[in-house]
Amino acid sequence: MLDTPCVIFAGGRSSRMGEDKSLLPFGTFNTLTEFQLNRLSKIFKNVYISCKESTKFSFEAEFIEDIKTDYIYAPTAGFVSVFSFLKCEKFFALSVDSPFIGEDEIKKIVEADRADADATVAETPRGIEPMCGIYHRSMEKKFTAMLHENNHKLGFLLKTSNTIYVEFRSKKPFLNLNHPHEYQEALSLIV
Ligand SMILES: Nc1nc2c(ncn2[C@@H]2O[C@H](COP(=O)(O)OP(=O)(O)OP(=O)(O)O)[C@@H](O)[C@H]2O)c(=O)[nH]1
Ligand SMILES: [Mg+2]
Repeated sequence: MLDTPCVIFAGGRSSRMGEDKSLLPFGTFNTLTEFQLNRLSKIFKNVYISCKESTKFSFEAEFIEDIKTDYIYAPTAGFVSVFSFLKCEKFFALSVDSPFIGEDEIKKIVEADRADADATVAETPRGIEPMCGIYHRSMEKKFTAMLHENNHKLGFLLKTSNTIYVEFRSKKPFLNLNHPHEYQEALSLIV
């Protein structure tokens, strides 16, 4: 089991999906979030869920709600709250809509990480995957500044930080459920 806490980001607007993707049924679970929580709890000792309002979920878990000051929909809001809530030096960020990122990918990233890095994230033939990787506390101030400037470009943040990119040859495990057809594809892959 990994000591680094894992945070599932599940507070987005799901505008492309057309309905809250974190609440979509998945596998044998009532929601994609519970599917993720269940499998990630077998890899990480501690798993948290980053969201706007925990009341949207009808199950028990460790929720970290976004700060209420600006109602901005972007993971940046979640990152700022997570850094303030968790007192740890680093955490593993994963988006709720990537159900196929498994233990092999996670371990490869954890092993590549170094104490002097600001972040260690996955990179696939599609590009960098900012919502799959480790963020260190050295990033906290930058996230706070981004939130205040209403700038949510994680790619730019990573490019201008001491980031380790962990290369993956296949983009398959990184399938993101942004559109309804991707949700249908994912459903067909888990049966
Ligand atoms: N905590 C938190 N998470 C967020 C927020 N906005 C996006 N996320 C999460 O960040 C991850 C990547 O975001 P997207 O895949 O673009 O999801 P989304 O923003 O809900 O979807 P779109 O509206 O279609 O862009 C997803 O897991 C989202 O749940 C937010 O304001 N707060
Ligand atoms: Mg989005």
